[in-house]
Amino acid sequence: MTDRNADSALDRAAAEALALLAEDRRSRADRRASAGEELSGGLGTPAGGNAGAHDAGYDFLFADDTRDRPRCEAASGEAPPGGPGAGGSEAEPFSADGLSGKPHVPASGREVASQDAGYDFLFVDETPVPPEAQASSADMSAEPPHVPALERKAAPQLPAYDFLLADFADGAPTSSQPASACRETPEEPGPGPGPAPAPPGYDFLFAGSSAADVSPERAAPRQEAGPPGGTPAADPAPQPPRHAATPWPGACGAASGAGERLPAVVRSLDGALGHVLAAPLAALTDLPSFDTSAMDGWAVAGPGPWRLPRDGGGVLAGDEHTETSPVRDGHAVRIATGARVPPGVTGVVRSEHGEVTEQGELYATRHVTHGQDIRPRGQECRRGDLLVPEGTPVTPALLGLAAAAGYDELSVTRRPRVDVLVLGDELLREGLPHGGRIRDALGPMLGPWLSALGTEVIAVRRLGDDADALYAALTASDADVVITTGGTAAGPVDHVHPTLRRLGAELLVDGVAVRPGHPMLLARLAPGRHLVGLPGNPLAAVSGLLTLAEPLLRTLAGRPAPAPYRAVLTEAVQGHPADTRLVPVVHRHSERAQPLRFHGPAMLRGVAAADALAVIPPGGAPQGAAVDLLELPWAGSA
Ligand SMILES: Nc1nc2c(c(=O)[nH]1)N[C@H]1C(S)=C(S)[C@@H](COP(=O)(O)OP(=O)(O)OC[C@H]3O[C@@H](n4cnc5c(N)ncnc54)[C@H](O)[C@@H]3O)O[C@H]1N2
Ligand code: MOO
Repeated sequence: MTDRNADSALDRAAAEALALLAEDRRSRADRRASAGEELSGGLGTPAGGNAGAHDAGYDFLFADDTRDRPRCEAASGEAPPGGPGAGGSEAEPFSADGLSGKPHVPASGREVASQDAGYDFLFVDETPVPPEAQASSADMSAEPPHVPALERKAAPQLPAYDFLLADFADGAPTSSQPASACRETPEEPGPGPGPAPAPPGYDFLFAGSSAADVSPERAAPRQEAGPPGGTPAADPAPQPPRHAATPWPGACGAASGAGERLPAVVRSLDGALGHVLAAPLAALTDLPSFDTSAMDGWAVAGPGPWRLPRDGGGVLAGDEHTETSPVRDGHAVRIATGARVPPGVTGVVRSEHGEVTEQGELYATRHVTHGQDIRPRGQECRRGDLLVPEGTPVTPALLGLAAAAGYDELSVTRRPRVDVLVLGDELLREGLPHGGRIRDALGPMLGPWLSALGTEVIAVRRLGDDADALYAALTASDADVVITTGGTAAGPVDHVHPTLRRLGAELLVDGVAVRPGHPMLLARLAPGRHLVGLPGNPLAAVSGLLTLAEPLLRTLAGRPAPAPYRAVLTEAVQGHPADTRLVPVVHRHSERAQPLRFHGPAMLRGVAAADALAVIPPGGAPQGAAVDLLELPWAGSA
């Protein structure tokens, strides 16, 4: 009953890469949120997003137009933006007075340090995000014959997925919809024209709904399972009444507040990817740690022409003796990119910009400025400088920076350890569905998804519908978080609630006012150990993952809340009268979100094409409304 899914290293690596891409995406979104008025509307992510907190730690990196660039340029002896110098010092020579200036060793680390505010050569590129792709209308005639053409008003930004884009004229599917979508329609609302008042019987539109699902009374006590058909009930005792479902924003907040950041651990650079820094990363050395040639050529001292050593000797990267071999005015030595610049050198002449006579004299064919093509010590940072703050996710780039700055290992927050228990006798591990049984869609999905969220997945195990096996697995697990799938409702073999009672677990969230996924739950098994119960319907499980698991895991991992990300709906999305809806959308590199079809609770077709779930408030959202987006881990890779 406890088959293990081997988590291949490849799967994990791919998932980690997805997480990193998402971080990058969030970072870009953050910048757009700061820049665009539509995105700065102050509706933070219900999960507790805090735009300011994220930026604050990076203040020293962000552009500040009030800074005195000319002063900085003067102080550094470097080029103006775009020219040679700190920010782009390997560009063409820029100044006409290089030879007339008094001979002077290029800016040393100390001189550079005196710029203090002169770090604006680091500041981020504020290039506006390119306008969204306004793709031309797709050639609908090119669609496969079995996929009926949609009306042209479906947003054309994603031609390859046109057949997935929501296209509801009145909240009902068009007649051209695939049959599978039509079958789902009575159970779920399609993106519709807006927040229409719920007509009688409206609740039939909603996923898994019964009258109790959508009416205010839906939170009334539900009938608990009697003795389950498949295996004996874990706890046949009378069931306590269910309390009201938690509103969706509150559920996210309860999850993020349920745990505490895990302790710091030390990891080698090799093992730190996917963690979060538990301490600020301060430079352990100046970078560069010595005045460095930026080009292959000649290191020259004073005005030319310059005499070269008769032995033809030069300086290579890694040579140690250069500090003791000064170059006198009027002399030059060959030098390689990355080599330490000897004392007395005032500039580097690139090999393509110099000519050597038969007499061994070097002439520059271009003007040579003071400090030309020399990266001064401390140009990037001084020892002790804050490079990135605590809480920063460890990305490949950060690993490179840490290594450059002298680190062999990093202090990171321990990643949450997660067990996944997939429940359901009907689930097949392979092959085609048959005999009333279906493929397990959640086991293959959750392992990599959880890895992408920065967790260490211990195992994904399939337990069937066996109350005792569930009890035993929960008792034996030493994971920080156990995630179950299925069995959250009150059916005859839904064992999650009875087993939690048997364990004496504390239910922190028992049902959430969100569609799909309302039976999701969060429980404390013991201090520091939690269980997230995801509903079995696959999109409902995704909803639970983003609503309860992700915020909890983020807190445990010490990850900052993602910056609020909002987008404007390309069309109205019908709402639930009382509950939040999470609807798959595409918004690739755009501030416009296109709702997708195939968003029924049992469907993954929409979310597989999506890069976010749009948060649709109770009552719905009209076309043009700005809604919060929950970005999916792969959002940045699309
Ligand atoms: N009387 C009521 N019945 C149901 C209600 C309700 O309020 N009252 N809620 C419905 C809703 S909404 C959902 S969501 C589900 C949640 O049910 P469970 O969490 O107990 O999940 P199961 O019953 O085990 O499975 C539901 C559905 O999903 C399929 N499933 C389960 N696991 C997987 C998997 N790993 N891969 C693919 N599909 C899976 C399963 O076969 C069922 O079809 O309850 C409703 N019922
Ligand atoms: O609506 Mo359930 O919550 O189908 O997923």
